[in-house]
Amino acid sequence: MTDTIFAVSSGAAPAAIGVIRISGSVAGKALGLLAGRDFAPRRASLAKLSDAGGNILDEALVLWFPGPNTATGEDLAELHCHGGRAVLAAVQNALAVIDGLRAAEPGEFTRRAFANGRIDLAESEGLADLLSAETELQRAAAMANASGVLSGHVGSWRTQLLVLSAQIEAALDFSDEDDVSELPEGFTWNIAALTKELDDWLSRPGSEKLGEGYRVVLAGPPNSGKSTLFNALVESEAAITSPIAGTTRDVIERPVSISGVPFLFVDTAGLREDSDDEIEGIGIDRAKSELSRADAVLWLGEQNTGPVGALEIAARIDDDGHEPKAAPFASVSAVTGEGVSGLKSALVDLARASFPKPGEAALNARQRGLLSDARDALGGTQGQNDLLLVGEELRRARVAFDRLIGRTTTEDMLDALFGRFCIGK
Ligand SMILES: Nc1nc2c(c(=O)[nH]1)N(C=O)[C@@H](CNc1ccc(C(=O)N[C@@H](CCC(=O)O)C(=O)O)cc1)CN2
Ligand SMILES: Nc1nc2c(ncn2[C@@H]2O[C@H](COP(=O)(O)OP(=O)(O)OP(=O)(O)O)[C@@H](O)[C@H]2O)c(=O)[nH]1
Repeated sequence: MTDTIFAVSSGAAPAAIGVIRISGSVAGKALGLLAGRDFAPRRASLAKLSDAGGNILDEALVLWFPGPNTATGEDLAELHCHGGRAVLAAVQNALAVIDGLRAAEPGEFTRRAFANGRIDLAESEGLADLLSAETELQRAAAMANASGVLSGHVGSWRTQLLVLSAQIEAALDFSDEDDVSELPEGFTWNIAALTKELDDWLSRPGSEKLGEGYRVVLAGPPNSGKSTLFNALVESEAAITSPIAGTTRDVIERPVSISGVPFLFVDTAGLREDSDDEIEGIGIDRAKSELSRADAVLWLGEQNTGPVGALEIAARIDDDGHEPKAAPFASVSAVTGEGVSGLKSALVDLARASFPKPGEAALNARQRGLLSDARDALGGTQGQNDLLLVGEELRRARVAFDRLIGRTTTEDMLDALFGRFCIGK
């Protein structure tokens, strides 16, 4: 029998309310011991909670969810306590001494939901992303996966594959004597349609990019106003600005969300060839390597002197002696704020194209790897006349789909995934 687990599932104490969840076969008994009575299923009830010595620990709102139709698939109790540190400690201590109960590991509730078939692996990954989502775009993509959008597609691809495999099996049964093996009617067409669908998914922006943010590097010669614009974009005095050329030495990064889109802005040392300052020289090398990692470079230097593809920014437009550029991507004064919000919305438009569309399921690296395995296996059936080998490739594709949704898993992989969750999830 598996242990019954408990943990605080709400945020860090002290808080207004602290929710302790108890999942497993002893959850009902534990609830009875603390509250001294039974509870109607799926109803909120107010109850005094006491320890074994009869000391009242808290007055809490109690929920009782008998399994298996629960979030974890097991009997589940929730104690909505007052969220004080000592209250939650006292109730957890009272639970810890009950036979068969122990504190939960990180992600263990969700892992049980997975083990009990309440959610599959792609949905679990979506949940992990949902909990770490900080911007609206991240939330929407994670929610799509958590609610089974990707899983639904994989399920349908898998079913199509099983049908095709069955056709191959049947063809093999008929083609025994004369060694003539012919592909079933429509087979090639069906494989091509499925392949196209997988290619379409593989060409979409991946979900990691959502986590990292769209990387915008500010670059240009010293004193061009990079750090001042950087501070305006990230809305904090993150970088030191000064009239002294060569102020910024190191690379400074700040993540921010603009209109729900995740960005990582990067300020760099001013680029110049004649610096005899060793530290500034290192900063310049770092700035150059940032240029190659950027999703977009904002170039504050003279027109047409920046890296290929850089977005020309006319900066310091309030400042005399600063030449306007012809057809810049944006004209800004970070000091007066003119043009900054226009620049932000232009960047938002640019960045959106690199991200999954709002609410569209996106693939992470693991999922993309498996989908591309499946795609390669389908490709392996093309031009193949040996039905045994065709059947083998189809089996390979099915294994990839099975791994994607977690029909086959490894312990290491599950440890890594559920270890990402916090305690109580
Ligand atoms: N208080 C509380 N809030 C929470 C959770 C929780 O466990 N407790 N959740 C924790 O993740 C999330 C909600 N997820 C849940 C998922 C399934 C079920 C559940 O009981 N499912 C049953 C019955 C469904 C129904 O009544 O329609 C089922 O699927 O069979 C409950 C919560 C977010 N909010
Ligand atoms: N009037 C005006 N001054 C600006 C503007 N932006 C920057 N400055 C001034 O220009 C000087 C240089 O600005 P920084 O932002 O430090 O320039 P930088 O490109 O980061 O310089 P380095 O760190 O040397 O590479 C500072 O004195 C700023 O106050 C602007 O939009 N208008």
